[in-house]
This record gives sequence, structure tokens and C-alpha cells, in this order.
Amino acid sequence: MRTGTEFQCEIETCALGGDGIARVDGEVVFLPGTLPGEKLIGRITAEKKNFSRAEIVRFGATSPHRVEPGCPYFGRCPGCRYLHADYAYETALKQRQLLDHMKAAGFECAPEAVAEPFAPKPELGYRNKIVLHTHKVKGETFFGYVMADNTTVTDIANCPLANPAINAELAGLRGDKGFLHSLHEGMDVTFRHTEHDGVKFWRNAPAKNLTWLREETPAGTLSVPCGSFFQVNPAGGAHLVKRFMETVKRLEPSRVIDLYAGAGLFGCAAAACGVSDILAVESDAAAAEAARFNLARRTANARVAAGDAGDALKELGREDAAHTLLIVDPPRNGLAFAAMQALTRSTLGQLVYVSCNPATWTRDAIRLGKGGFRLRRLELVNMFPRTEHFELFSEWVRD
Ligand SMILES: C[S@@+](CC[C@H](N)C(=O)[O-])C[C@H]1O[C@@H](n2cnc3c(N)ncnc32)[C@H](O)[C@@H]1O
Repeated sequence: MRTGTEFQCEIETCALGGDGIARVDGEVVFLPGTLPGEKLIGRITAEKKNFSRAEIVRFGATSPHRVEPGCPYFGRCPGCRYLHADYAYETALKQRQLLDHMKAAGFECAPEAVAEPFAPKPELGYRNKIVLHTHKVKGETFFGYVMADNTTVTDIANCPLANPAINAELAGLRGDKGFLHSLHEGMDVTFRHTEHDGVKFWRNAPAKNLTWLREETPAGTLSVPCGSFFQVNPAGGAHLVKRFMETVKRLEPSRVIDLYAGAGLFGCAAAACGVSDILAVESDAAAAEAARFNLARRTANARVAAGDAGDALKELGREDAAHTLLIVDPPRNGLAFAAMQALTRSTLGQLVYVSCNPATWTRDAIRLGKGGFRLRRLELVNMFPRTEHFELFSEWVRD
């Protein structure tokens, strides 16, 4: 269909990413801001080879799950994709997307392996970290998020996802002439919040003398460098830790290997369950140093390698396999091919794979299946409510 064409449709489903999908004269059309079952008039905004994009002209019938977005930036800001749906429905949509994606990719597992999704609360005000960007246009300073057009920076007075203490700090800074004057073109300002430390913020990179933050977790208090990774949703992160502790208690491993360890969150969870022999591998030197500190306070038998998780996997000898539980929590690109090869060639038989990307997780799941691993349990954790993203906690065994 040509750009500008108006059409009538009913939304069939909601794709990964949050756009509604309709079929018009056999053609797939993506409509942001719509929900399954909604009837509407749309207008084509972009034509692609196999699909089109469209915008809403007007609704005929709306979903009973539709709610007021409650944010003036919704639709323009790429962060939130589900502020127009109730939270329980958003979580159910994400579970459907996951299962559809697994099926389309050809990954099969026993239906009883798929658990009910977990929706941490609160669904707003949960983010302990936000990054705002500075853009100067004709002497005017814009300080906020980069919008969906990837060009405009819109002033953000209040982000509904951010911890309220971050929003309060931001409101104060907006009235501070000295702070506003210090913002240069292209400058990023990061805000982080912990219950222990309150709000800290820094321009571009954290200052070297900024002390480690203290994060409260079900595995106890952890020290985390300001610039290093930590779970952004405390309730969601706590759920992952509790799940991992349950797994450790059930399997009773004598050794836990925590790859992509950050500041040692899962290694510390294993230590809290009584495991003393722990190896953690992390490529960010500052996070690895914190993991060393956090683990040393819990067990005398922990080793932390500041390096590549794939290299660590290659070094695992056969003697490491028995009674060892491996946990991997890679970034969005999932396990590197070499790391996956080393894992499937190893004799390791117990694996927890935590992922923030269903696409790379599914790709890796297929490879794990070919390598003799069976999915024992898969749980979607709606770690990033109102956005397109979610987390997966999966447990694997070799029979
Ligand atoms: C999703 S985070 C998980 C961190 C930790 N498990 C947690 O929950 O706090 C992924 C971590 O992997 C680290 N990382 C990225 N690539 C890596 C690699 N090739 N080898 C080891 N660590 C890596 C990142 O620095 C980051 O700390």
C-alpha cells in the first residue's frame, strides 16, 4: 500500500517491540500504540518490501485493556511501549510474544517447562538508573531522552519509570542555573539511586573518586562501582536472585561458576546458600574488583577472573563438570559462538541462563538443545515494565 493510504483493520496480535499487527489485503502492517482486538482506521506511513508501517487515524473499537498512558512523551519517547495497556495484560502479551518467537524460530520444549510469567511491582518508578542527553540548538539547551526519530532530544521533566528520588533530584537540577550552564553539547548525565546512597549523578563518566554504591539484595549488601552494571529494577533483580538461590538449594552443587558476573550478584547468592567454591568471570575490571571484594566477604574459596567468559569456558576441564552449576548472564548479544562451542563441548550438566534478549536467548537455546541440554524451566520476568524489554530465567540439564 502506498504511503498516505487509509485503510480499515482489526489488530490481530502484538509483535516483539510492542507494535500491533494487522493484515490488510494480505499485507502485514505494524501500528504502534494499538492492542489486539482493536478496530481502527489507519494510514500508511512507510512502505517496506514485506510489510508497511502505519499510524492511527481513529479508533472504531478499543481494547478493554486500554488505559490512559499518563505520560506526555508517550508515543514519541522510545522508552515506554505499553503505557496504553494495563500491566497484567502487558505481561501476558510479552509471554505470548516469547512463545510465538520460540515457535517461529523452531525451538521446541515441553509445555510444562514454561512457567507463568512474573510481574515485579511497582510497574512505575522502578528504574534505579537513567541517562539523559544534552543537545543544544540555536542557543537553546535540551536535556532529556533521545526521541524515537533518533534526532530530537526532548526536555524530560519527569520520567514515569525512574525512581521518584531521581525525578526529585532532576526537578532540583532544572532550577539550578549553575548545573544547566555546565551542560555541553553531547554531554550525558547518568543518575543512579540506591536505598543506601540516595541519588548520585555524574556528567559523562563517573569521577574516579566516586565511592562504590551499596545495593541491597536477597544475597545481602553488595558493593557496586558507579559505572558498572547492576540490575535496574530492584524487585525484578531480587526475583532472579531468589530463583537462583532456590535452584542452588535444590541441586546442591559443590561449585558454582558465575560467568558475566558483574559485581558478583549470583556468586554471592550461591555463597548465601552455603557454596564455598565459586569462580566468577567478568570483563569490566572495576566490576571484577567489586566481585572480588563482595565474594571475599562471604567465602574464602572464591576466585574472580577479570576477562572473557568464553575464554574461561574453554579452560574448563572435564574434572570441573561433576557437581558444578554454571550460571551465565550475558549482555543482549547472548553467548558468543566460541563460548557456546566451549559450553556444548564441555561435560557441564547443570546450567542457568539469564537473558535480557528473547531473540538471542532463542538462538542460543537451539544451540544448547543440539549440544545435549534440555530446557527444564523457563520463566519470563517482566523486568522492564512498560518498555518492550523483558528478562528470562532458564534452567537447563543434560540427562
Ligand atoms: C547482564 S550483565 C550481568 C551482570 C551480573 N550477572 C548481575 O546480574 O549483576 C552482563 C555483564 O557481562 C559483562 N560482560 C560483557 N561481555 C563479557 C565477556 N565477554 N566476558 C565476561 N563478561 C562480560 C558486562 O560487563 C556485564 O557486567
